Amino acid sequence: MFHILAADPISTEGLSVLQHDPNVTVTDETGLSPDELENRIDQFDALLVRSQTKVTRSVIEKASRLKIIGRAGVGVDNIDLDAATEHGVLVVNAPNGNTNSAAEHTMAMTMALSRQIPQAHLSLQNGKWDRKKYVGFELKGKKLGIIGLGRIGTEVAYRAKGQRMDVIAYDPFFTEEKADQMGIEYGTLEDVFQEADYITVHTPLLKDTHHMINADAFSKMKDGVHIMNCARGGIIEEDALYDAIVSGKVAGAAIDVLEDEPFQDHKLLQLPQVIATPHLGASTVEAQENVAIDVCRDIINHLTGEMAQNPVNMPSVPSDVLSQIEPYFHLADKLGTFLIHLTEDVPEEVNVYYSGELSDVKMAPITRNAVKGLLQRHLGSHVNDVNALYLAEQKGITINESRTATTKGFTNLLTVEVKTNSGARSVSGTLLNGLGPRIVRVDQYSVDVVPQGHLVIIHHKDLPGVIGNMGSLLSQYHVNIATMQVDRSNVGGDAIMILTVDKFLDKDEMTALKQLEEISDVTAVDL
Ligand SMILES: NC(=O)C1=CN([C@@H]2O[C@H](COP(=O)(O)OP(=O)(O)OC[C@H]3O[C@@H](n4cnc5c(N)ncnc54)[C@H](O)[C@@H]3O)[C@@H](O)[C@H]2O)C=CC1
Ligand SMILES: O=C(O)CCC(=O)C(=O)O
Repeated sequence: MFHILAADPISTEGLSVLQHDPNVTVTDETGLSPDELENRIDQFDALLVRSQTKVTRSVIEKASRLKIIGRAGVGVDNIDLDAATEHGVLVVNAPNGNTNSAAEHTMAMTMALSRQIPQAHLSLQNGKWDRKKYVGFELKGKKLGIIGLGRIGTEVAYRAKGQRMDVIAYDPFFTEEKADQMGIEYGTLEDVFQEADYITVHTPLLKDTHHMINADAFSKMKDGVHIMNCARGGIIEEDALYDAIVSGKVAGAAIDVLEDEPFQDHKLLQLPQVIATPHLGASTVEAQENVAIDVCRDIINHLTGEMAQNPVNMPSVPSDVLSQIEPYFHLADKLGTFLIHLTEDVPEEVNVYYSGELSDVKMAPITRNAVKGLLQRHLGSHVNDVNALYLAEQKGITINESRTATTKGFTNLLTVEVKTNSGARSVSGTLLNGLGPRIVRVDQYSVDVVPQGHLVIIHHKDLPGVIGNMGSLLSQYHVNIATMQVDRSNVGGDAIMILTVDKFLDKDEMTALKQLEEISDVTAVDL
């Protein structure tokens, strides 16, 4: 008998999938405190949550019999995935079931914001009949800027067109060709900031998206812009939004999510220009039924030894193949992650080349790990080696793999190349016997870098003093350099420097480095 704890409110249709299974018992108990959850979790084989319950490392460490965590929804940022993976606990989510509801909520919030419906309603409730104060704006003819054109962003785009809005969107995987197909405008992030009358965010919360809407971003926007966030708290810097509203730069904001939830007495809620809902994007009967059914089916699948449909953190490779190629998974993942940080252009094609000993192995699982590393930067931790190729196809990226005879002196060599409309970038790695993984080539440059920790990739001119200038600048910021690799195309020509440093470089440090005359490009990546 398997025991399942539903720790957040889950639709009864979903729970009945579990309740009808004679092999499981369900405890439906919402609102447990973190301590209560930690104290009780060792009684359960499966844990079912939405976004409210925080499944922390210490919960997982106490969950001695836990086999699966089901997230009835998309975002898994409330679950410590590393801890779950380390403890062999599968995490599954339901990525498709709430897309329409979140898109509809975004449109509802946009309209309510534009016409000040909540404020007018409150005023009526307070006995006032104030028709002058609540003059709004039409959406027709206004430009909606969408940041993040995935499942929900795309649905918002179609709905906004239905409101006769013009739509401009930015997404790292969005191209002019796709924009033409959708009948919307393609833009850079700057274009969206500068041109939109309304801006809505639909990205996951990632290193790249954390505080992407900040004081600098607001300064580039039109006066009187409206802002909507029905995605994740933390994408918008809340103090900066507050200041931008108070200064009149932002006319109003519609908020479904904030950094710390639940939020009840946040200073943004004191502003009359702000309307808010308590993370209700997915709160419809339909969405909750969809996500609950999907995730409960996956829980039963996993507990009864079947394949889960939406795994977030588990590899799926037969064990005989696994022992031969598993060491390359890590290398491939790191190469993909490294490579995607070398370009800001839209990846169109990814080529994975296998040489030496690798020309005999089963390539597909290694390729999937390379593509996973590549996609995770923008799609987040729900990309795994099971869904990586499917997600790449959805984003219009062609994946090719080939075996080559040349090993360039290495017994095994794995090369990942990404092609964009501005050219090709590549990175090669090898597993050195007894020493582990190494990055040995970046584009045309030979290097020897352990793919681990905080790396800084600097493209510069091969001139005297560059290394010294860079070193003294970093020392001013108290950044310690652990390792350094340098190579050049020719004497006095283009060169590359790869540093391992003891901390991730922040924005100011990156900007200062970029300002050094001989340096053309700086990229920081955590591996
Ligand atoms: N308020 C709510 O109740 C709900 C919130 N969500 C949240 O909405 C967000 C979007 O969900 P989906 O559309 O299902 O995800 P998705 O994975 O289909 O789309 C996310 C898109 O963001 C793009 N992106 C990543 N980094 C970016 C960047 N730096 N700039 C611009 N775009 C970037 C990705 O390329 C991707 O296309 C997630 O954060 C999810 O957790 C989802 C459902 C309900
Ligand atoms: O479970 C919920 O209501 C929140 C949904 C959500 O934020 C998500 O699916 O990412």
